[in-house]
Amino acid sequence: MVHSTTPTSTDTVPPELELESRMGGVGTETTDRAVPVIDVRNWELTDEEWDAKAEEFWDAATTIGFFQLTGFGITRQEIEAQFAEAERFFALPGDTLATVAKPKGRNVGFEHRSQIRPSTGTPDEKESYQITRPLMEGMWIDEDANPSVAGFREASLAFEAKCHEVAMRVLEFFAVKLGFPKDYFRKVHDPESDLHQCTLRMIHYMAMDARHNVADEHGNPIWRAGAHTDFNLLTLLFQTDGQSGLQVMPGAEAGGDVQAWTPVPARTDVLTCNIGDMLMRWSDDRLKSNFHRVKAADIGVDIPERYSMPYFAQADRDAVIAGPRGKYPPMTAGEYLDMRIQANFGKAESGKR
Ligand SMILES: O=C(O)CCC(=O)C(=O)O
Ligand SMILES: [Fe+2]
Repeated sequence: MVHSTTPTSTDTVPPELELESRMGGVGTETTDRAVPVIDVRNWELTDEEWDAKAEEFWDAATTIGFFQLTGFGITRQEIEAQFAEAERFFALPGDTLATVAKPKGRNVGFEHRSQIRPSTGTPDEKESYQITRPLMEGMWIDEDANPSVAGFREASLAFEAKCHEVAMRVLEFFAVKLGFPKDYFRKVHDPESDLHQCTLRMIHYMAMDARHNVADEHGNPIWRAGAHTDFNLLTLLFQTDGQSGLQVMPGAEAGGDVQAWTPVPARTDVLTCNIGDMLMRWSDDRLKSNFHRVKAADIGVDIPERYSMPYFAQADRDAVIAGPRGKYPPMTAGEYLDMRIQANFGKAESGKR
């Protein structure tokens, strides 16, 4: 995938978007590619082991762009507890959820069937709630008035902090392999900064009954999440046992005629990770941000609900994205994000946080 060489222009369509708009078809499924599994042993690694892990991360990220972690330092109990928080949250009445509605152009708050992907042109069949630390004013549910979610804010922020630490540790491998200091990416993902942009998202894909689970006029299913790449540096995706649907496709093949998608079975104790567009640009396109989507199983059957939780590590708005080889002109993470949001979602969404 080629990135725009006119990064500050908001009138041109970035190649990522042009490609994404051709990704809406069903395609085929393949289990031929493997998503590598990397065990980081609770981060207790000798220097030699760390160097060997760095090679494993680099191999995965320069090829399929997806990898899975085990032993990453967040327990199954902690993950299940946060999924339970998410379930209680989405069970709140609609008018209560509307008190924390997502403002346009900001990755924060609650949205319901509102995210339209350029690949599909239809809203994703899901609802979500996003936490971005500096943007939370007025974005928390009143827990006194809604005791079913008592403790949600504290638990979610604690979980978010754990995700942040995992993401920063993974980014250390890429920093060193790219020739930067080990803490290079950590320094530009500062949770204390007003310009911090990392986001924890809880997603609820609603159940569908067979009568509503129908194909459109092109034979396409209703998409839970249409095909896309992520805008950020690194995504950590928590899934829950048996609630599958995620499929991935390496970018190099995405432009071809046959689009073959690889399912990533859902497991609570495995953390699925992918490279995003910002890290692809920051690595002069060596690390691959790849297409993925969430497909409800077959058309015409009842589909159970599904929960997932991605954590998006996204550099602070004032961080300057400049690859070591200088392939692209430097631009800030804020400018980059505005460009992508503008291209994907139109003028109304850009220029705001
Ligand atoms: O829910 C999932 O499995 C994937 C979600 C995703 O790709 C996203 O929110 O960017
Ligand atoms: Fe994604």
